[in-house]
Amino acid sequence: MTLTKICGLTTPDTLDAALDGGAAFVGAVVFPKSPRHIPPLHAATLFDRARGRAKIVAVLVDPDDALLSEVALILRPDLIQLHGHETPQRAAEARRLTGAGIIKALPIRDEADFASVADWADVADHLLFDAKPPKGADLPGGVGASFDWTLMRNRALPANWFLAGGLSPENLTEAVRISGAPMVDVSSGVESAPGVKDPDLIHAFLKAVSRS
Ligand SMILES: O=C(O)c1ccccc1NCC(=O)[C@H](O)[C@H](O)COP(=O)(O)O
Repeated sequence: MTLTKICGLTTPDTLDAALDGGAAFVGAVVFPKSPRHIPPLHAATLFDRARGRAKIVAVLVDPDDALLSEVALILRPDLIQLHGHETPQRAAEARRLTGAGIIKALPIRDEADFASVADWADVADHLLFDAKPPKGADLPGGVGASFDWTLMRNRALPANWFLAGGLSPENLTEAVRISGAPMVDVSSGVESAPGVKDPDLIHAFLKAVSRS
């Protein structure tokens, strides 16, 4: 069964759509530049209903110790997704500081972008392969860009992994068929406008996953 993470949730109705539809992971983006940014205190109130139903993921970009501690104390995520330029050493520190598991996002455009994969074997619970954002993009993730899914075929990977980047209810089946992804992640493909999640699109995405 393919597991799903719905990322960048900010409202009760869209979080409920993800939980009721069977998402295994729900993501809170704590990054002020993002249209999906949710402050830790707000995220803690919202995501409390998800505890025990899905893994709560805090998505952070090159977080300093203060932010890691604040997020750990207030939101208490199951996992921290590191979506910046973090090294394996920094990820190990993040794990120690927060007690949370680690998802490391790796930006992919071509074969060379897999060179660092083995370095993550000891520290990442999951790798998340996302498209490299187009030049000039303001955000490192959540930009709706996809990469060549055939790059994932027959690849030995040290940790269970997510396919991310430009997924939608329309292309999900093809993406899983081509890539062989055991887990998928979506953000802008289930939005009606940047940062505005749509419960119907979330349901449609999760339905497509269940059929894939
Ligand atoms: O979603 C954001 O705004 C974001 C901002 C900064 C870092 C990461 C971010 N999102 C991370 C995700 O896990 C997204 O779901 C992933 O990049 C895929 O996004 P999309 O292509 O829009 O489905």
